[in-house]
Amino acid sequence: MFHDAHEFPPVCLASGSPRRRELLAQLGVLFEVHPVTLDETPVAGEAPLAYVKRLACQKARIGHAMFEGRFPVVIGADTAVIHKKRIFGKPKNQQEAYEMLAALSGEVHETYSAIAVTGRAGLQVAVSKTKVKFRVLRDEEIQRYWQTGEPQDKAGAYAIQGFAASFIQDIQGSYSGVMGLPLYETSRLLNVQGVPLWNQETAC
Ligand SMILES: Cc1cn([C@H]2C[C@H](O)[C@@H](COP(=O)(O)OP(=O)(O)OP(=O)(O)O)O2)c(=O)[nH]c1=O
Repeated sequence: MFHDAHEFPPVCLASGSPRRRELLAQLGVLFEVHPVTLDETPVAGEAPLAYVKRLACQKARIGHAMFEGRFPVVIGADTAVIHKKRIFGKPKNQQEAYEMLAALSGEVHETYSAIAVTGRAGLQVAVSKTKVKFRVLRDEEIQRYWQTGEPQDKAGAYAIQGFAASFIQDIQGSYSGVMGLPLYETSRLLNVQGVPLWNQETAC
């Protein structure tokens, strides 16, 4: 049994996302980053909720299998933008980013972020859903936004924490969830696994 942050081994964040790293540090968790890779193509007919849960669980399970023993707790996460039942992941190219942003322009969409944590309490998963309302985007604005480099590695081809903040008229839900790691759900699942939070040495 561990009693404080100094006795608890680091958590493994099985993610290559710099946003997830930044957000987890905000909780004051001692952690190491070990990205895992997997095919993120949705299964034919897969519902968005099932899709984000499946990927988050796979990332956590792969991390757990790779480092078993070294990390008692492993975190996996996945974020997708959902518009009219379609799943928007990270755009493969400029054309795909254009199509995503043109579809989101002037509309309300949802962002789903799943977090999965393995540990002594087994595999636990939670999903945060957020409604996001975009203002109307002009064509030339979408083209110019691509040139900023922001859309390339973001679900739905935008970053709420970046220039795309100016696209967002309204949000109902979790800002950290849209950015990639819902901190309310993350802290809850880490508590269940006995992970100490608010360690001031790891906080940004
Ligand atoms: C919608 C949105 C997504 N994103 C990011 C978060 C995620 O990094 C990314 C969604 O892709 P993911 O496949 O969820 O994550 P990833 O490939 O970046 O990292 P890993 O699988 O290794 O954990 O989009 C933002 O940074 N801001 C936003 O506003």
